[in-house]
Amino acid sequence: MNDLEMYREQLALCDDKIIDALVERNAIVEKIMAYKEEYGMPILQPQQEAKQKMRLEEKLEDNKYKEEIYDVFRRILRNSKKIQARKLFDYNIVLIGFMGAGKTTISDYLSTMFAMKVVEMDQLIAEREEMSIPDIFATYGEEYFRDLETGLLVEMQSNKNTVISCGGGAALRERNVEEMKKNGRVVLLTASPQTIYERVKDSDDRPVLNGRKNVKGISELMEQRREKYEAAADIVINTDNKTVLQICEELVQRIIEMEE
Ligand SMILES: Nc1ncnc2c1ncn2[C@@H]1O[C@H](COP(=O)(O)OP(=O)(O)O)[C@@H](O)[C@H]1O
Ligand SMILES: O=C(O)C1=C[C@@H](OP(=O)(O)O)[C@@H](O)[C@H](O)C1
Ligand SMILES: [Mg+2]
Repeated sequence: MNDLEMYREQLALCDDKIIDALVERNAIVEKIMAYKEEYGMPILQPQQEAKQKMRLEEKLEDNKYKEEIYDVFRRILRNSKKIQARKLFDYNIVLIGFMGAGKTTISDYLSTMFAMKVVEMDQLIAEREEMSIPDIFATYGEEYFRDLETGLLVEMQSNKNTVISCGGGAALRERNVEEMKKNGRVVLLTASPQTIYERVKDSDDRPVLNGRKNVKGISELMEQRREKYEAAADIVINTDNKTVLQICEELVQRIIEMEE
């Protein structure tokens, strides 16, 4: 055997070791999940992720392949998160609720914590139509827009482990709710009119609130919609005075309870 063949054999042995280590690592990730569930501990522990990162940085400080190894670990972490998400739920999470309830914010955080794909329905529809949502309403009317929402909700049913952040009005159409339910769990985020007002008062991208961007106007529209939102929801989470982490943790725990 010449040197080249020998090196190639050594490389193959290295790959085997990496595979074994990854299998072992993934099994440990599953054990950690099971432990947290059994002892009712928080599933989301971002401080632990930060600790792990620091440990890795220290260990790789003088390593010649530092950047390349970091790159691999970023992927390992991403895949660990996917494994955790799959273990928790094997379907999509559909977020509904009033403007400013936090659908976009919570979707982004869930996506970070569980490496989930996010579909921001309004954004995707606007991209596909090459038109803003207010322009779609003005040009083709609300029915047309709701049909696009329905179509997208049907399309998403072939996905798994995706967070679907619905436009605030999506749950108002019964057919949309039917299609949401086929995607997975529907989570309603709520907040008081005062909280909503505080969250939306400085933004101009919610045409529905034009002319009623005050606590009274928000409260009235919220009352009009309440029944439909509640009828659509599998889980309701109030978000007043809660951090994004607290809300996501509550969401995960409620999903665990539902699956039991
Ligand atoms: N739990 C929260 N605590 C504080 N601010 C929040 C919270 N959730 C959302 N926000 C803020 O409120 C605003 C509206 O949130 P967003 O996620 O866009 O709502 P939605 O998508 O439901 O309309 C954003 O500026 C966001 O940063
Ligand atoms: O509640 C609504 O009717 C709407 C909510 C908006 O989304 P957000 O809830 O993300 O603000 C957007 O779809 C559109 O302005 C209409
Ligand atoms: Mg939004």
